[in-house]
Amino acid sequence: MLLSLTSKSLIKVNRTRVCTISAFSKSFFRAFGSNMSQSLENQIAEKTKQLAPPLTNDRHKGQAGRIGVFGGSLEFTGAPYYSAITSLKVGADLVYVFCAKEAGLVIKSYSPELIVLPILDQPNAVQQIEPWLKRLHVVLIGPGLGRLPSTFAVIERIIGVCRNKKLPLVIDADGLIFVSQKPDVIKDYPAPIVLTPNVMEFGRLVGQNTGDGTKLERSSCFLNKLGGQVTILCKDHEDEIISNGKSVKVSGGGSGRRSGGQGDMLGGSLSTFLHWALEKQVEPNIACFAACRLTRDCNARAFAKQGRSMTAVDMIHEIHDVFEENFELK
Ligand SMILES: NC(=O)C1=CN([C@@H]2O[C@H](COP(=O)(O)OP(=O)(O)OC[C@H]3O[C@@H](n4cnc5c(N)ncnc54)[C@H](O)[C@@H]3O)[C@@H](O)[C@H]2O)[C@@H](O)CC1
Ligand SMILES: Nc1ncnc2c1ncn2[C@@H]1O[C@H](COP(=O)(O)OP(=O)(O)OP(=O)(O)O)[C@@H](O)[C@H]1O
Repeated sequence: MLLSLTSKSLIKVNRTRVCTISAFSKSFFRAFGSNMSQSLENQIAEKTKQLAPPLTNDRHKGQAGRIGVFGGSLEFTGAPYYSAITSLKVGADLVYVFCAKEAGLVIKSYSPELIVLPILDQPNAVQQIEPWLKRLHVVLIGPGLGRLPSTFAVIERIIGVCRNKKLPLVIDADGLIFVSQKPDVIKDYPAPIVLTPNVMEFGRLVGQNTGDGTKLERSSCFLNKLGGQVTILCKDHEDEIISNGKSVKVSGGGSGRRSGGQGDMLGGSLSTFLHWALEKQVEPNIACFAACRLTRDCNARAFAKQGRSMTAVDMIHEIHDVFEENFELK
């Protein structure tokens, strides 16, 4: 059974189609131990509203989030940009992009707001990056990273340093390819990790021969072997958030348009929401839910204006309004 969040959550996607912005499965409510007699929708919406820190003058730069994005290669400069700018526009104070040398100037030219360190493929990359890691609250690995063995070797060592520092991780795109090849790299990781596969990446991650069961069933063996605090956020026509043997579905919003970069936005927003959640000892699932909601609603709003010509940049322009609608305490 699916429930819509609020009457306010109905938006017009185009002249003929109206869709609910927020809908939740019963399993979601069970996962969060909700009392069925209460207004369940409001309870969950309130949890995501509690994530954002207050906008007061006594907070210093950096407190709202210092996020590291590991990605950006000769081929892919857009993906790390989409992630990083989304992380910043959702509300992180500082975002650092660690990329290959060829990608550095290109990403810098997209945005003066991002701190871009083109050192990922340089000699002594890990030694150069290590001092930066201690500033970070959350590390996002993968958007536009590429799949070179030399890059994966650096990422393996970076994850080792993050492990020692107990840094929360979000792993997406090419980062998931690496984890699929070497899952032990995140085994018994001492801090929360969120993996954000699309349909293809999910199959690679949990194994193509894990059957026709639900995503929850298909991922259980993989998650049991990993141990630690791993959440899988499966991106699809309905997103599904899997952790602790439970599953949460997020639907509504979205559109018929699947232009590249939407998943990168999700990874970037999740990194900021995850920092806020962990700071307040809120479960990572709530951060995942917020990131799905934000991405899907940005998609719906941008599509309503741009239709077929909508791209990720149009979605980025919608972040403020979607944030106001869903995540600000009124
Ligand atoms: N402007 C950019 O720089 C962009 C770079 N990107 C980067 O490009 C690299 C490769 O990413 P890809 O996503 O192409 O990864 P893959 O090379 O693994 O390709 C995924 C494939 O799965 C297919 N697929 C996705 N969802 C599906 C579904 N529901 N059913 C059936 N097939 C489905 C896609 O059509 C695609 O062919 C990553 O590093 C990524 O971050 C992308 O994020 C897009 C934007
Ligand atoms: N069929 C669909 N209908 C509506 N929304 C969808 C659909 N498929 C994916 N989404 C949403 O689009 C967002 C990105 O998912 P997608 O599968 O495009 O990720 P991706 O392939 O990693 O993206 P990227 O192009 O950034 O690499 C997610 O928030 C997801 O919920």
